[in-house]
Amino acid sequence: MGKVAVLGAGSWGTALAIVLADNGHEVGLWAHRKELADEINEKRTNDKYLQGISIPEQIVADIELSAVVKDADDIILVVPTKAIREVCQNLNQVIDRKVTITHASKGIEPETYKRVSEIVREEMAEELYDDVVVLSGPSHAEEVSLRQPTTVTVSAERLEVAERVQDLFINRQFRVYTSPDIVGVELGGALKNIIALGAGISDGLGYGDNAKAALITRGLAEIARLGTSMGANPLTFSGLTGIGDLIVTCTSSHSRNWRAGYKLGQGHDLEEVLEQMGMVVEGVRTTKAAYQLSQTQKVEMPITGGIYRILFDSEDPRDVVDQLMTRIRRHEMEDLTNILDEHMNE
Ligand SMILES: NC(=O)C1=CN([C@@H]2O[C@H](COP(=O)(O)OP(=O)(O)OC[C@H]3O[C@@H](n4cnc5c(N)ncnc54)[C@H](OP(=O)(O)O)[C@@H]3O)[C@@H](O)[C@H]2O)C=CC1
Ligand SMILES: O=C(CO)COP(=O)(O)O
Repeated sequence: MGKVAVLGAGSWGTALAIVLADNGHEVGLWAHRKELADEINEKRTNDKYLQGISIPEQIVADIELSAVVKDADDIILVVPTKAIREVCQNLNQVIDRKVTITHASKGIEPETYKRVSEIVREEMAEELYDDVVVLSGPSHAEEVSLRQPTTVTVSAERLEVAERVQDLFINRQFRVYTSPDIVGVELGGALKNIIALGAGISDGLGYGDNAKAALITRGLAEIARLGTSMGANPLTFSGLTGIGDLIVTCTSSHSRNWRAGYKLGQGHDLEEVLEQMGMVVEGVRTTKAAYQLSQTQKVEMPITGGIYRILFDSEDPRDVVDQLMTRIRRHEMEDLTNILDEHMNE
């Protein structure tokens, strides 16, 4: 088994490093701070990001990027989306061979509207990598690190590359599927965070399961609407990286997006909520990106628009719910049938 470099020692990077170590790989784990690298190497814990989990000996943490990527054919990028550009620029200076880059980050960049794989391709020197692969799906780090049954999808342009990454990660508790739809897989993973914020807001307001089910279902409709306008296969949104990830994020208190939304629904201020969280809440930046995208693509995204106004215009969440509930009357399946018709006629 070869060495794999995991860049990002937060919750998800550490959990994925554990999966790789369980599969017999030597793992280099790049941490952002020396205290965290020392804690992982000396105490075998990462208490801030994965409480109570014992980290296998095959995982060696370091803050030196060059040491972590040395001798690794595979690099797994798991930093927050806002750090992807900077990490790729630094990677260009230290990679000593052609690598495969897999990313597991779930976001879209505001202003550029780029997906993470697009940012990676933009920043990385072409001769240093052969492919950019995406790993996404319903997978809370807390449960993966406890070896609880989890399913994810990896997507790459070439099936053989997706299958190689599938081989790296798959085991009895961590089942990995493949998909050729990079756009759909990335957009599903990023956009569900907006709806998870909404689900948290709804719970924080004291609304019930009916409202949650409505948000998940109508949220999926607008995710598919935007995703399809950007070239995704609409069927991808009915899979693990679409409805699967929406369910897990909108219904679980493990989700940082749900937790942030819950506090907002209870009336707390966004800045205060993010400060208290101490972990990345990707949905906030992605809401901005998706809202801008919905305007430029002329795609109707009423829930995303409402969450944008709660986050960035301090609009009262109850007023937003009222506006959503009193929109013009519609046929439920109108946009789904339009999307499928368009796709079938291509
Ligand atoms: N947690 C989960 O269950 C899942 C998360 N994801 C995705 O994985 C990605 C990473 O999330 P996750 O691990 O949960 O995040 P966490 O908040 O748990 O950890 C973030 C990590 O990134 C580091 N970091 C912050 N800023 C930078 C920077 N500028 N450069 C380098 N490193 C930085 C942090 O270091 P420091 O401690 O110094 O701040 C920390 O180690 C996100 O896109 C998320 O959506 C996907 C699936 C599941
Ligand atoms: O993406 C996730 C689970 O699939 C984790 O979601 P949060 O970032 O909201 O914790």
